[in-house]
Amino acid sequence: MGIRQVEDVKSPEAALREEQEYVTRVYTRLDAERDEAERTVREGPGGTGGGGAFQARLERAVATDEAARRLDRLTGVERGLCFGRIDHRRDDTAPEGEDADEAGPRDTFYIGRIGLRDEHREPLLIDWRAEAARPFYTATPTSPGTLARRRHLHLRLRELVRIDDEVFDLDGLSTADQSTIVGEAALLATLRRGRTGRMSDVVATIQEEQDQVIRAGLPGVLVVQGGPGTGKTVAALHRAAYLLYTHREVLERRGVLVVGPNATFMRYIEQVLPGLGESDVALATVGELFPGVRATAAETPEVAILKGGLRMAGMIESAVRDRQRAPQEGLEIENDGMVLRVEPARLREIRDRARNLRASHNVQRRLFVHDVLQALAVDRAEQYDKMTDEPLQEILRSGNVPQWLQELLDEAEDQPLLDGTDLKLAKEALWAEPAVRQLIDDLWPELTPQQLLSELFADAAALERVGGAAALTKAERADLFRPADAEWTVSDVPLLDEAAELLGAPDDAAERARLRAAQREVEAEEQYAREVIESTGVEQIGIPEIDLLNAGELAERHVEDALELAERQHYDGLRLTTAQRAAADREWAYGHVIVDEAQELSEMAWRAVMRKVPTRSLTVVGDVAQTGNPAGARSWGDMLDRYVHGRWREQRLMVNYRTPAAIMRIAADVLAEVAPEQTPPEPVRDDGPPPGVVRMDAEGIPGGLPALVDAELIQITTDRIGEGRLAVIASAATHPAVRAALPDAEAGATPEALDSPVVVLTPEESKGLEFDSVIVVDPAGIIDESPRGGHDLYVAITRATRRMTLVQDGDLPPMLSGVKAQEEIQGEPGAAGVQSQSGSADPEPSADAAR
Ligand SMILES: Nc1ncnc2c1ncn2[C@@H]1O[C@H](COP(=O)(O)OP(=O)(O)OP(=O)(O)O)[C@@H](O)[C@H]1O
Repeated sequence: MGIRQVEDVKSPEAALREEQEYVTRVYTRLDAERDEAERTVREGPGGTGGGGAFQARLERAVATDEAARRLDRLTGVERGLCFGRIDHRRDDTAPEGEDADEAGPRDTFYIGRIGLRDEHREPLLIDWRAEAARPFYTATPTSPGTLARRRHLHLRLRELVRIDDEVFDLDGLSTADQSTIVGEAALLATLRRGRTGRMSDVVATIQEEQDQVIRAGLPGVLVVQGGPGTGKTVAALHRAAYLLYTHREVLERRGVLVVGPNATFMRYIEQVLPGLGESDVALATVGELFPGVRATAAETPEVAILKGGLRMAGMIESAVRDRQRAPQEGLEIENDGMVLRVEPARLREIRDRARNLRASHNVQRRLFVHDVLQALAVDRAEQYDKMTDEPLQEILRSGNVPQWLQELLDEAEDQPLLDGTDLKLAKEALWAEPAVRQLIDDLWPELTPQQLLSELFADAAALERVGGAAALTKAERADLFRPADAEWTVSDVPLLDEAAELLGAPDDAAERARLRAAQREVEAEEQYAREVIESTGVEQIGIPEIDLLNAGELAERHVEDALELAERQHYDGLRLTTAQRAAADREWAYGHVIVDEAQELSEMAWRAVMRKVPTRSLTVVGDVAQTGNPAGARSWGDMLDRYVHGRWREQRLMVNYRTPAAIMRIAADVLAEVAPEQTPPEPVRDDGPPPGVVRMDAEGIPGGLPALVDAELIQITTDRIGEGRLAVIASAATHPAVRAALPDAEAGATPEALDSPVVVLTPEESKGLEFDSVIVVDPAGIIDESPRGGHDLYVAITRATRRMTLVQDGDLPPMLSGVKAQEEIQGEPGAAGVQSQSGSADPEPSADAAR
């Protein structure tokens, strides 16, 4: 590691001026492309003069849609559009590969968020994802490849404010270029910025180990394991953008899904992809994976563990079978003055025949309904037959049988009791009887996943039956019991998905018929329009002008109708982006799925996620040392092997870009306790004061908290940081008191929390987020409350980018003893309520770990 800083600045102003000119050219081009896209969108499919052949207008509709997408992309990339430049050694030619042509045979390339060409189609800006841009990310002082220099361009709006150079080969630069070397390490400058409450992209400073993650191939499962702050999230999001760029054909159609831990986190990262020119990626928490259900309720860790475990799959399967009944007494119903019956053995046969059909419950039900109705219809026919048979038998016994009757009897001998038409009519008549329907519904109801689960959880007897079959203990069955109208929890969502898989869609025959009819209507209109146009061509038929006019109008009208219908359909489809359509469709198969904080997913959640990506093209991002969910992962193999049988590859990120070294030393002690097998990541930053400790007051409530928060806010908003964010991460026990002490602070994992300068969170809610200053209240309580010991504490103390303070009643837990040691080193007495944290200016950051 170690970036070579070049201080030999000869003419920074000249370099700035020159580069500003180029940057201005790039923005002018962006504006021109935006204007063009905007015009196409404004004009719409009917824009350029109206009329025209059907095909041409449809093509224009598609072009409009494409322009709308492009406009979206061009709009997102305004900030920091052009951020880099690479100069290859003068004796080297442009890199080979698919983009070499795009780059042209030159030795200087400008790198940006998207690719742009000038009015002569010459490349002006190389997309950061293109192969030609790769040296920008991979060159290091020890292996610079063909690069002589990497230059970072720092923009404020459209103005170039600074240039940072890393020179790999001074001799490889021209004399003119040698005189324009300026700069400071771009990475550290980026890291030292104050936090804004939103994650920003790091496209200008991606590091080599991250670049490998980002550009890894699409197929298969890539696990990115890395400690806190190693850029897992940010690398995963850049990977989404990279994959969409390199495999746009497939992924734009099938979509990319990013699964994250909670709604606050999703909001935290939502700006990153649009900033990289991608606005079409679906973002969802596990609680949002089932369309139409919002998981709002909380539940105890015991129930979350239970619902997250694989036994639930067996339980749901039993729950579905439990709704397919064949009572011991068989079936009996009064109808039309008779009692119709299906005998127990026959009913069981019917149920088993339906179960054996390789289909879902709701589809099997159709066969069940059919067979039961048939059995009832036959029973009715037999009873009628018997009724008429009695007087007939008497006549036969009398021996006085008229000739016509004998003939009828002979004829009927070979006839079935009911022919096809009779049977159909009889079944329809029975199905029209509400009592019959009710009876069949009781035996084999049509079910939605929501019905199945809410009715199961509210039915102690059913839980008893079903839970027993899935080897649930009595206590576990009791844990699942709850009222039928209870709100859904996050761990219910994978269960709903599991149920949906077994139940299948409700019988939507009517809806399907409607859709088919609508489709036929469009096709017929199109066909007719074509025929009319073909048959009314002036050259083709010499009919009187008046007729021609009528035919032309007629054709025009039908073309309009067909187009309107087609365009409506087209737009109904396209107005929704791929991401939106995918999010509304439970069965959507994504082209790639990225799971962030993946260690938090339960076994049942993995089943739901895997269903969404049948190709098993996934990026799994997380840190098993941060697993807070007791139903979450302890090792990647545990979770993934059953789906891909060991065929997953792991990439480790080892550098921490967030947490300063002083805080990381404390975190390393905690890690040694909670996950000794994990290596703490190496911090890049060395710029914050050591963590401090503050004692709680006598009531166990941090009465001095507001003052501490105010002091911290002053620290982080002055001293070259500007904007700043602070989080108070508290144990559940102290949470209410902390909230009461800080009435103006936002609390909880709400999206608004990110916009507030001060937010109160639980360790769980802070997952994936970061703040300039973090105050951890009651670390001992956090350890005690955490189902997995110190894992939650590890998360809490690694959220700070700059300053951390611990607030504790009494002694700190032994794993935090390093904090005291620092107190002693500093020689500042830690009087009650007085922090030991230094407010002095930061030492100069070191770049040593940056590469
Ligand atoms: N190459 C980089 N250039 C600049 N900043 C970076 C780089 N890599 C990571 N960062 C910054 O480091 C911080 C941590 O990144 P990120 O949140 O992606 O880490 P993480 O591994 O997901 O952390 P955690 O596991 O704690 O959630 C972010 O502010 C991110 O912008």
